[in-house]
Amino acid sequence: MPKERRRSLREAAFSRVSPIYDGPWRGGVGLEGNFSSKEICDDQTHMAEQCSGRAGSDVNPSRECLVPQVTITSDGDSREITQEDLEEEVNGRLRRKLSNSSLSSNGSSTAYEESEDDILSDNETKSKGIVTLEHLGDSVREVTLNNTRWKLKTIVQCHLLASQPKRLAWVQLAGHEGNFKAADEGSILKKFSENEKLCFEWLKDDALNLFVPSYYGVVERDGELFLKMKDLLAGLESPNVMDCKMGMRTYLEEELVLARVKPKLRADLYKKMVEVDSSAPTEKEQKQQAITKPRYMQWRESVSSTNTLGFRIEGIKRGENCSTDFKRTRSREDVTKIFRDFVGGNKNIINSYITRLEDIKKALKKSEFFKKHEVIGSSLLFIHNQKGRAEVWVIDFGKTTPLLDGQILDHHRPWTEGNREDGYLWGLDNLLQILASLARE
Ligand SMILES: O=P(O)(O)O[C@H]1[C@H](O)[C@@H](OP(=O)(O)O)[C@H](OP(=O)(O)O)[C@@H](OP(=O)(O)O)[C@H]1O
Ligand SMILES: Nc1ncnc2c1ncn2[C@@H]1O[C@H](COP(=O)(O)OP(=O)(O)O)[C@@H](O)[C@H]1O
Repeated sequence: MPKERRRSLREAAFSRVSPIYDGPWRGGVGLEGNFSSKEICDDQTHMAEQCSGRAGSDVNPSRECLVPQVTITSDGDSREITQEDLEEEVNGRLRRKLSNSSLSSNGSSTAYEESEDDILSDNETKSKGIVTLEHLGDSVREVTLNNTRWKLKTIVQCHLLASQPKRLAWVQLAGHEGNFKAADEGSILKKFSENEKLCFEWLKDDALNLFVPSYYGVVERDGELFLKMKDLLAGLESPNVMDCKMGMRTYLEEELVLARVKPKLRADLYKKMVEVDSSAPTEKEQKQQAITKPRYMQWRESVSSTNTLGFRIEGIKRGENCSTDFKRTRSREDVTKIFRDFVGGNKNIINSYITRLEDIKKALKKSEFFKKHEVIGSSLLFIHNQKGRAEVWVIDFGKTTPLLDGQILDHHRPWTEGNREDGYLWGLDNLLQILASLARE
């Protein structure tokens, strides 16, 4: 959604004459482990207050411990886009819009440069959201809630429906706000990125394909392009979900180069840094009140388990509760504890996850795609339900970039600038060891 439109919707949502929120707030249940139920209750009360105070009187402020269920509606018909259409669009006026990712089609950073000011000025688009997709209904309203403790800025869209909407248990645990829309049942739309599209196309004939959400092509909705893919949560009642971002590095080498050649100071990233640790910025950074993106990304890697284990936990949904408060989860012990809580100590689920990860590892070792790509910012999405169904999927290829002709990675060696190693397999081995230790308990 264009920034201007998002802002005006937010303004409308916060104005007293704005539409009334009567969206799908739900009662929360207790949390274990890294989740603090008190914190979440406080947050939700705060959010409920915000909502009731600003968005109208239909909110039920008496319900405590409410979980904000962010709803994205299937708000229009989408049409399939052919390659021809796409070339026309890419070369035409939509080109700028297609640069949703910081990558251009060949994996270079031209789009980043083009959109630099845009990126720098809009930290709102980069915050994470927790999203429930709903189908049905055509009346869509938006309310913005700012949950200060979770550091989430979330756009809430809610229906005004006479009947109970059919709820799909969909949650966005990480990534960019507003990146997903509901599609036909069983599928979702993710904002178009040429880079990710090329990855999906390559993956179609690759050994890894079995572990990647099925890809259904490019579609257009309301003048915007999307990648249509399988909704991995479709048909699952109240699934538990965890997003683990893989690799020992989370930014592209070219971002580092760019920051050296043309350093861009970002106040939004400085703000995100001090929200986690006010003592993290150097004196100089404090004066500037801004940092570069690689500085932020490297700091994020060092305070989380990215540097120590080659992966980090980005977000978890357990029951009806979600948390993305794992930025400082760093040690093997802490990560193990969070996994233990996530599976509720269920050995069958742990063993299913181990089997699935071992299958993924075998597929990665066979995969031509994996050999020939630097895999940055990709996640493993863990999903299990009460019936013991447990799956892991490889998602997010927005920053996965092809290597130069003939170059291959082993994904295990340490990274030194220029070798483009990402540490994906090192992270996967650590993940497997952690799950194995839980299986032995
Ligand atoms: O997770 P937090 O601490 O919020 O930091 C985010 C993530 O690292 C994003 O990576 P990912 O998409 O892999 O989650 C990244 O997006 P990019 O994909 O654009 O690198 C954001 O960069 P900016 O979008 O530049 O702010 C950065 O601010
Ligand atoms: N195919 C899918 N099915 C279900 N959930 C998904 C799917 N793809 C992504 N998600 C959810 O959206 C979140 C962000 O996805 P991701 O592709 O990483 O977005 P971004 O490119 O904005 O970082 C994931 O953590 C997960 O919760």
